[in-house]
Amino acid sequence: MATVHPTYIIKNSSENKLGRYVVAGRDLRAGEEIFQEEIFSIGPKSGSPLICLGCYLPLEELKLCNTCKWPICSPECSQEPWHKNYECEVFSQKGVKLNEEADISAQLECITPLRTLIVSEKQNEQWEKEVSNMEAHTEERRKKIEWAAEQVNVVNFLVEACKLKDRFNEDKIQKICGILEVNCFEVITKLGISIRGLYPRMALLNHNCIANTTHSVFLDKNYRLQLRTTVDTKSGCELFSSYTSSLQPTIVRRARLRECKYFDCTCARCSDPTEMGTHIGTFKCTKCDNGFITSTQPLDDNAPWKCSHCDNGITGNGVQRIYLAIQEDMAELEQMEMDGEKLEATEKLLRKYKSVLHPRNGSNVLLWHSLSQMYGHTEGYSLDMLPDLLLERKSKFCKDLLDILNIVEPGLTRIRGLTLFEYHIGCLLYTKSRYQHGEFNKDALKERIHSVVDILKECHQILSLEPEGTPEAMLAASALQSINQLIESVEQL
Ligand SMILES: C[S@@+](CC[C@H](N)C(=O)[O-])C[C@H]1O[C@@H](n2cnc3c(N)ncnc32)[C@H](O)[C@@H]1O
Repeated sequence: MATVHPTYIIKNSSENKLGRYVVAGRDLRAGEEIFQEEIFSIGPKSGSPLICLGCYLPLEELKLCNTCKWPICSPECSQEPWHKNYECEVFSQKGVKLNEEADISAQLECITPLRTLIVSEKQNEQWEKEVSNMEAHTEERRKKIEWAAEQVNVVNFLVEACKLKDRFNEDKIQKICGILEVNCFEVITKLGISIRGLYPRMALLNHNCIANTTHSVFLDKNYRLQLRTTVDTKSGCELFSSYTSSLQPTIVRRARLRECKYFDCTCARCSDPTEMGTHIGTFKCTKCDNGFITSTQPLDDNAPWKCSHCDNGITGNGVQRIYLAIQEDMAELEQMEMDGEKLEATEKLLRKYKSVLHPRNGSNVLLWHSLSQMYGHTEGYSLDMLPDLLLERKSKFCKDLLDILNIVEPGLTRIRGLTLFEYHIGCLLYTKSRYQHGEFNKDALKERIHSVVDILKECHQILSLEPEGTPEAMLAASALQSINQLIESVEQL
């Protein structure tokens, strides 16, 4: 009988610098499942605002669980297992109520560590084998100011206020805080809220700024996770996830990885001043016509940046300040309601960056991404109101974004699927309008509709990999319906 090779193998790096890592156990096709895994623990992220501990929705005014007197928005939410069987049981038994006068965010810091501590007892064997030895970077974390805050808000609170000293020792609590910080992945709830989840096997994957895997969470199956390849992967190749946003420039990604994951990324993308030719971090020279400014040594944040054509340059420090200012602009935009005003503010920011950033700088690409989604779905800019010029603009944002994604997030990724869906809308409506204006004949129309069908087929291939009931899976169904309608319409032409 032929041997069936596993989809993945866990390895240990010999010099132990990278710790454990995961490789493909056999040749894997793009989109193939690598494994599924149950969640170990879940809960609010660090620094969470006031939220319901059942559904995680932000609360404008404080509402309390009848049993434990901690934030809960409704009787149904108080019955959510991850609340009821964890902090609710402890707080109500110990009579520890939320202090409404004190900093609520600081008090919520203990929730996910407490849930994890309780799971470590309930699933002790898994804790011992798979979780207790996860990377926690305790020594590096001890030097940070957050350590002292965690000591007060989590360790002292659980040990002293909740009187759990005999159940959980202080070192274990601090270790869990580290394990959560280093290993958790973002989980988006049904209501679109971002929380964190710990998946011990998934967390064995090391980071690369160009990943070859993606994961989905089955919200209806107690947050079960599925890991998949995004590109064809040869047996023995390392499987990577990305711990950062692929559209951020190297200097921002590396700072984030250093701050939260305690390592300096030296991947091929980080080492290349042009970020694999994408120019996601590049500036435009303000002193000459054709020059672009890139880092002389991208793995050194303090190295000077130089123009390709003249002697102009920026210090490493100057570049960091520019990116901080850009992050502030972006955060301001993020706060805005999703309406026509936000769309116009996004276009304005794009104009503001025109003279200083490379046309394909990641900040521009992030704005294209927002605009590609907003045109057609925003008040004042609905699809039936978009003139051809704006339909063309929407399509161009999508196309340019797809070209960048090909390099930094290649293969069957969610962002690619969603962008393809928007791309098909722009192309189809523009094509129909131009045909009605007599710009081309029936044969050319048929050919263009076939191209839209190809876009939709790729979109369907990607988004149909997502769990049933998710917005992505619904778009996949809608893509399939449109494919059939378009093919029928071409036949009738
Ligand atoms: C989620 S864990 C990954 C699994 C880890 N290698 C282990 O043995 O537990 C994240 C940690 O792995 C290490 N790591 C992951 N990717 C890395 C990379 N590209 N370069 C250096 N260290 C990396 C860092 O120590 C990081 O904090």
